[in-house]
Amino acid sequence: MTGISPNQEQETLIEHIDGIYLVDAGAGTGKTFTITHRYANILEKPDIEPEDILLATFTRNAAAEMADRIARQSPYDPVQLQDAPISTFHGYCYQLLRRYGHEIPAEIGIDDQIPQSLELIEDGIREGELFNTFITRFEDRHPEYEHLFAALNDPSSLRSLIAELAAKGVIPERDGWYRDTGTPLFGDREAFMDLFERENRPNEGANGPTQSDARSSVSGWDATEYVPDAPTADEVVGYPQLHTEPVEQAFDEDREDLLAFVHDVYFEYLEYALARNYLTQGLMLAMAFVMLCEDAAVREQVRHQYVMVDEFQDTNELQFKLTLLLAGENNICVVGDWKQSIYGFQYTTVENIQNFEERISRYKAELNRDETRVKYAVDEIETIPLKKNYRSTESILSLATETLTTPATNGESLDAEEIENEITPLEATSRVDNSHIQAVTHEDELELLLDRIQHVVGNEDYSVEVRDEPASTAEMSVEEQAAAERERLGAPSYSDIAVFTRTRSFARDLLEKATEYGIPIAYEGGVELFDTDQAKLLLAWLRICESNDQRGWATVLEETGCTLSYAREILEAEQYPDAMVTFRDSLRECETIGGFVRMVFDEYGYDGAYANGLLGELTSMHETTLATRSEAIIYIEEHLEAGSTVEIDSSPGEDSVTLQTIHSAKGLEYPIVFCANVNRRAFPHYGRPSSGTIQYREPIGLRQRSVYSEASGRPYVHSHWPYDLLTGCQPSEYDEERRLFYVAVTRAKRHLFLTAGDSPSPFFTELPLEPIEPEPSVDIETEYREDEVPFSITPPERTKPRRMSVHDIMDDSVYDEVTEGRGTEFGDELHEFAEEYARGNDPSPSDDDQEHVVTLLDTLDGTFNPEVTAILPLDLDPQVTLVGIIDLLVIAPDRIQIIDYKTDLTRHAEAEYRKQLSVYYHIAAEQYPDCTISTSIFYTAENECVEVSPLTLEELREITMPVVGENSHPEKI
Ligand SMILES: Nc1ncnc2c1ncn2[C@@H]1O[C@H](COP(=O)(O)OP(=O)(O)OP(=O)(O)O)[C@@H](O)[C@H]1O
Repeated sequence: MTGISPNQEQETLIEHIDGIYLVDAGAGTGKTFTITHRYANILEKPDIEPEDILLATFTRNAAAEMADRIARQSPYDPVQLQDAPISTFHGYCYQLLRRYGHEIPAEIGIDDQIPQSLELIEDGIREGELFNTFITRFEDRHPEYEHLFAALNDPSSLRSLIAELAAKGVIPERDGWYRDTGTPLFGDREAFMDLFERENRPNEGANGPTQSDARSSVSGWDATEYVPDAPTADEVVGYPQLHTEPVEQAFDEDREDLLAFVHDVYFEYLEYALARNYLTQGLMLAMAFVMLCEDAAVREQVRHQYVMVDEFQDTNELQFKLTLLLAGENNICVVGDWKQSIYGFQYTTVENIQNFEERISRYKAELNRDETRVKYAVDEIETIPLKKNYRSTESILSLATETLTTPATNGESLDAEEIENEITPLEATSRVDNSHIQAVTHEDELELLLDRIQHVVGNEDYSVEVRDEPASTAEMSVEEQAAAERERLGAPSYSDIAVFTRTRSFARDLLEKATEYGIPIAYEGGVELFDTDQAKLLLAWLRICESNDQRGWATVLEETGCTLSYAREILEAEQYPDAMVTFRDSLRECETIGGFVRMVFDEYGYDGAYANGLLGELTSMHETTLATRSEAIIYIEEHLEAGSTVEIDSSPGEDSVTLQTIHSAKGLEYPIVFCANVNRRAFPHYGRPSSGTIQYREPIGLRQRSVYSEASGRPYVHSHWPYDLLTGCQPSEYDEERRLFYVAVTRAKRHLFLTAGDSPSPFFTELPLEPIEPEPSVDIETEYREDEVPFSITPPERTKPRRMSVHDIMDDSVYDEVTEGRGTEFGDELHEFAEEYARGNDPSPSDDDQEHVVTLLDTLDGTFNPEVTAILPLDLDPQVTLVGIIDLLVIAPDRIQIIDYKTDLTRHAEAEYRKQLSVYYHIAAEQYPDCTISTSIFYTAENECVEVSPLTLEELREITMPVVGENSHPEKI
């Protein structure tokens, strides 16, 4: 037994085991603690055996941890609980199918059996390979779908679509959809029209109604982008709203072909997988569902007297229905927190917990439509609130609530009151609120983070619990409890700290930086191991040894630090440095891949976690160690392309900071939390729009984003206007990002830092915290060895070019006036918006200037390349390279347009901008000698595009010459 005794609400849940219980409670309220006690309590009842209780959890680790905790609280030991159904849904269904599912495929018209040896494939790469073989064959066998394949940019994206449909409970059978589960694919017209009506309501402006959100999303409607029968801008866009008729027409478009296609792909893939004795996670649940629906005897046999589901906010629709089928009586308890639902990308649905009452009745009715499968009543649901938080201080808890009402973009408006009404306020049990909650920013955020970590470690101001809690504090007065808590506090060490990031790449950068300074950080979770410098170097040497590959040589030359131009010379002459050639020759003699990897890493002095991880991956690639170099190349390339992640052990010792993504921090707690990289685009994460051409979205159902057509006289893949219009009428969804923010903040027990670089996101700026900007100065913790560059190359004597920014040749004072009244932030936001829009994401304009950008971009023809780095070498003494960023480069077959956005309210600075644009002009002229090149300034306030005639190279040289030396830095490659 643990020393903690449950509070009254927890006790109620533990003691009341019969009936349906919903616990939707905040972070740190002891949900997991309570559910394990409840399980142990049920086990104590006479005649109850472990197999009578199903406890479903979200991950295998969580299941193991639960079994362990239960064992500590019950008369059963871990071995006895080994076979108890404490499991993930997938693991559980896998066992069920292998045991009882042999005949099930016939139920959906597949002439095959599920064998004992059925394999559950969880490795994305392997499944991807199998799926690609399948889809290539499918394409050959189904010429009738040629037009749909022609519009698909990536047929392998259909794999994710199938996973998504399975999670929704959509299951195909030979002729149609099993038990009408395909209905959601048609979309829900009524729900969509309700949504549209809301989004199309004019907004309230100071001088009367302004355009609706739906209108602002599609205000740049341009019928020429679509097939010729698309409605025109006049037909779609009215003022202040969109016209309803084309929206209805879009919803009602004929999708018979698309639905048939998706059905056939899905069904035949199931057939294909079953014929090869494997299923994926999603297909596994789908087949188990069919089995439990069809086979009453199995259903009766496997049903459990008690069913409990932890982390219910991260279940999908199919799992909810499985829960009902697996419960023999209405003894169901689901536990979760809607505010921590963060796995939407794995097709989970927060509505399972938010609309629990409605869903349980609806699902029961669906399941019982033709036969009574769910025999028990579901209309009495007991909700138990858990209000006491055992983790965090009052200050942390109140900030946590704010995260859920923080706008994710500058234009986003939220109904804070409505959201707050959904949140049960939590009461901190901590009696000493010594929390430091700080928002800190610096342009070098990695240094800042390490500096702050060093600042905190050993610092009494950031005290955390360092001594154990006394056996019981229940009998003490509040003052005594506070005094006892204070007694337990002391200066923190590294292991009290966790750093969370939204993306893995930032975590990886931080890990590398920390290693440089000798600061102990342990990364927990998967890393994109094949995208590390170590993997790239290894790949380069493999390629060199295999085929003297130039890409390989370029990488290893770059690694030496030699200049780009000198590396180019070496590559052109193929005169590689002798030391490298000798090394290549000895590598070629290596007989095993393991030996090869070791030799490369030894040469470069790589012996950290990534090097070991790669060595492990490559040596276990095949059962034997006889994999060839070319197999290793393919292996790395495939994993690099798939962005595969590998768990690595990077622990530098017990006292180290934990570094992990927010997703993997779920369920954990730390005294001090750094929520890092709270920057624009990173958090909230803009993400790329899903790459699939065929998309499923609620409530519009299955849709095509692009279509193949020859209607305009030539074969062409057009954007599909109904998709653009329908999605434009739906609000952007940032709720899950806010919930992630909530998860990150609520992991903190005492102190919390938000950190950002030079472009903090609204999650950083909109919270009621006063950001501070400490100047980082990180100390080197232990002696660390600066990796020696193994191959040093001395380039021939020459003067290095001076690298200057285009802004160095402009008169700085123009910017002072530019920003007057509108602020640099305004300009930054506009540029960011324009970049997003040009990338084809669909940001909503939040002011007139952004609207103007939309109008401009919608009228331009060609491929958009936003934010292009441009480098112009100028023949001067010393030689100079001018570097700048082109806001937008539009490439059409015979024409290049260079556009620079300016938010100025006047045109006073045009002469200075002309210098900047002239640099871009000459770069483009060299790159695209056969094209007409135009350079324009787009004044966003005026909505005016002004063409600027470029200066000659000679004029640029004259302007640059006097400033060389003042502002220059040697070129860094
Ligand atoms: N009654 C109690 N008395 C003292 N401590 C408790 C009590 N209940 C739970 N705790 C402690 O509170 C912390 C949070 O518990 P637990 O992880 O079960 O919460 P949770 O609700 O599952 O959290 P989250 O949803 O944030 O992951 C743990 O350290 C746990 O031991």
